[in-house]
Amino acid sequence: MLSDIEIARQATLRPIVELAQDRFGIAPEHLDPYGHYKAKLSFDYIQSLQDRPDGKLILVTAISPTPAGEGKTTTTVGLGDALNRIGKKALICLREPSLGPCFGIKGGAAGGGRAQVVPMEDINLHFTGDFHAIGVAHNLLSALADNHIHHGNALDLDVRQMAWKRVIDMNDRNLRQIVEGLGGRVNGVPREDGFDIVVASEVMAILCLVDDLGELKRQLGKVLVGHSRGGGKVFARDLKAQGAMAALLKDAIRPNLVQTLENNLAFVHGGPFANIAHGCNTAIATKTALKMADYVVTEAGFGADLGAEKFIDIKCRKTGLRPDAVVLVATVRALKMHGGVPKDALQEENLAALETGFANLERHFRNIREQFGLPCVVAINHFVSDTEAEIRLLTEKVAAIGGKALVCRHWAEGGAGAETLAREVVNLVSAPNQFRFLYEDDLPLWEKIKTIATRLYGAAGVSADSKVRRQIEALDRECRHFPICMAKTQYSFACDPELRGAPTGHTVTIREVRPAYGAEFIVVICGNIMTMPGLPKSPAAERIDIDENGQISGLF
Ligand SMILES: Nc1ncnc2c1ncn2[C@@H]1O[C@H](COP(=O)(O)OP(=O)(O)O)[C@@H](O)[C@H]1O
Ligand SMILES: O=COP(=O)(O)O
Ligand SMILES: [Mg+2]
Repeated sequence: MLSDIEIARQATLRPIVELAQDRFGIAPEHLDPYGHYKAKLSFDYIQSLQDRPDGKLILVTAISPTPAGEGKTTTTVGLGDALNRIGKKALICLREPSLGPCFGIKGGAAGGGRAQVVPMEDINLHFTGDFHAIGVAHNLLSALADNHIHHGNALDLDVRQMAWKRVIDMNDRNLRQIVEGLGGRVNGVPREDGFDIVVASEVMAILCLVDDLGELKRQLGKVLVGHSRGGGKVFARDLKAQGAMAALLKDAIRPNLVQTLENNLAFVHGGPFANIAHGCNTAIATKTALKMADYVVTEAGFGADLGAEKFIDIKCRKTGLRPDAVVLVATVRALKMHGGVPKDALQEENLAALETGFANLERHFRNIREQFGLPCVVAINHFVSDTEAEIRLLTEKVAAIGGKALVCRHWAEGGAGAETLAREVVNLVSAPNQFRFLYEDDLPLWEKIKTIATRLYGAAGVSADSKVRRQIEALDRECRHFPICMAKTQYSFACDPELRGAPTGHTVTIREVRPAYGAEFIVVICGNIMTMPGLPKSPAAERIDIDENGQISGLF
């Protein structure tokens, strides 16, 4: 099989303006092309759709993944292509890739095999500049805050209690904790600071949850910068930052359109990770797609304990969106890993490990059905190393818990490999749907965290030191109605990434809480998760190259 980038390069792409007009009747004046194959949609066009009925919304989630990922994005693309192949008017909504994993371990996020969005090099690298704009808007606030301190600090900001770090779209552990402002008076006021990765920025979260520029600016103004020495709060609006920040996001807020290898239109917009942020693409793209198509397939990051939970308890709660069906992506390889097989032996048949690791799928499946009340189908994302016996066993075990598992071959065959899944999803969106949040708005914050930990993660309880407990109690008095954005490892239901399968009785340890007054949720940082990831010993960047003709290799 050719590599992802080789497949993508062989594709015959249609000019995006022509494709959008041909398939959805979008007039050229409503599209700002970024080259021939990427474009941003106009708000005028988005507004013109408001009276249309919504299509059906399908959420693609997954079991707890291996470091490579189990194929949510790939399956979202494959399912979208398959729905179009069986005559349905379908769109997909993906998140934009971050350069962190692109040059780190996981690689890009444009799908894989014959189920990709293209042009994958552009999408995986600078795309339409949204992440750069988000990073600059975020760091402008940092610069304004330090500049305010340098020029007399009228707001009495306490440099030891700053709440706003800087960001960069890169995995760079050396930037987690830094000292800045060195070199004397001309260089500002020395203080400790640090960087998060752009996809963990609250600016990203706000951009992904608002409906328009006005709301974006209002919410940016609410962002907490830090505390004064008198104990008061200092917000972005106190530094008059929100206007300039929103100006920098003038284009980033408009959704991006690209196409799949099978020339089906696709939205790719916004990109928070699901282990350290809420993990969902923008509300603007999802809502717009629902006005344009009869079926919209969208993904939420990592496993259902992270992306799907936050899709429901944060994105749906804030936007009014409701999934009509859920596709739970599972792979034989990941389940064998959950059954104790080391990463370098996942290619070998191992029915016993698959049987044991199945517990991870079962818990995610039961959570989707019983905790969130949603109809769910299991998509077995077929890998060439999967054996007939493994597929048979997995299919039987899903049936034994009342589910249906379909083998999907979209990675190897494109949309044709997911037509069975497409037909099942068309039925599933009309199945009984008792959608519910995991918790109500007025539940105390600590109880919300405990609910997530015990009912989804199988934990016995939650722990935090007295300082964090007091902080949560204070936040509860102030913003109890905010939902929780859990930040924890994607590899386990527990805080310990090595606790595979479906651990029970563990304790979720809260290390830190960060109120996001602009995004209007509380980030709860658990275990050792980092909001600035590091690079592995042998990063993917070492295998990425470009020749004298500008042909990139090694991107995947
Ligand atoms: N069936 C498959 N066979 C081989 N590789 C696959 C398959 N499905 C996905 N991949 C690859 O696995 C990686 C993760 O896929 P992706 O769709 O990004 O997962 P997720 O969105 O769940 O993180 C990508 O490099 C992709 O090309
Ligand atoms: O936030 C993580 O997203 P993926 O699971 O698609 O890598
Ligand atoms: Mg993905």
